[in-house]
Amino acid sequence: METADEARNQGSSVSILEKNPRVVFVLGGPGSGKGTQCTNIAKLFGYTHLSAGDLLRAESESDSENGIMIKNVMKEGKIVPSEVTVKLLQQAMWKIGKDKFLIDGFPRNDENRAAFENVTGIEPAFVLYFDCPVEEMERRLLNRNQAREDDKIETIKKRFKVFLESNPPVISYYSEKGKVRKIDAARSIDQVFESVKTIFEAQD
Ligand SMILES: Nc1ncnc2c1ncn2[C@@H]1O[C@H](COP(=O)(O)OP(=O)(O)OP(=O)(O)O)[C@@H](O)[C@H]1O
Ligand SMILES: Nc1ccn([C@@H]2O[C@H](COP(=O)(O)O)[C@@H](O)[C@H]2O)c(=O)n1
Repeated sequence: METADEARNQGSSVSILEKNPRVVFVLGGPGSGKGTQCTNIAKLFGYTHLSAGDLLRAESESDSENGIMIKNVMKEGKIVPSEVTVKLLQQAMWKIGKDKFLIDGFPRNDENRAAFENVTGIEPAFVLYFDCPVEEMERRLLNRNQAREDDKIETIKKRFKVFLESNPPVISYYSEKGKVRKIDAARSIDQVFESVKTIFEAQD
């Protein structure tokens, strides 16, 4: 995986990142409402919404050499190696060429976080963290009806376990930098969005 410096030297496709885009990471457990809120934020505040999970799903359906590996990892509710996910995010940011991104579902663990920083040299402006009890997230996922392979109860349980183990170090890291904006995500979609709006109005 090339670093930001190596990429610059090779005139590579990451040159868009030299524009230093504004990045907000959107975190929270499976079903906490990240995607729902990102759609609203993108509309109101002019961000481009990139979902790491959606990029991985699309890659797993393509002829890519990593397709089968990604499918298997997702089915187990585990985390795909960072180099794969960071490359997909980097390529998407380059192709889209905008300067304000919401990155949904990333970084999932400390390895994701360090890889993104190392490769892109980008620090997030802040981290939006949707805090929601597991019981509520489970109810939402079981009602989601998007025919997602990983919304079966066996995989949902595995995703919760991975989230509960891997998310705290990421939140601690950004908390120490004063970058975490935690939101009570157990309320209605509109109530959550009211809190989200307050944060973006203060930050943008
Ligand atoms: N505040 C809320 N109250 C009730 N239902 C919600 C709320 N927010 C989202 N939902 C519903 O819960 C389901 C999961 O929401 P969403 O897809 O936004 O979660 P997510 O955090 O992006 O999940 P994942 O990480 O699995 O992609 C969807 O069916 C959505 O309509
Ligand atoms: N940084 C990430 C993000 C996601 N994954 C894998 O995708 C699955 C679905 O993610 P959602 O955000 O859409 O829920 C997730 O369970 C992981 O298997 C990943 O590996 N790394």
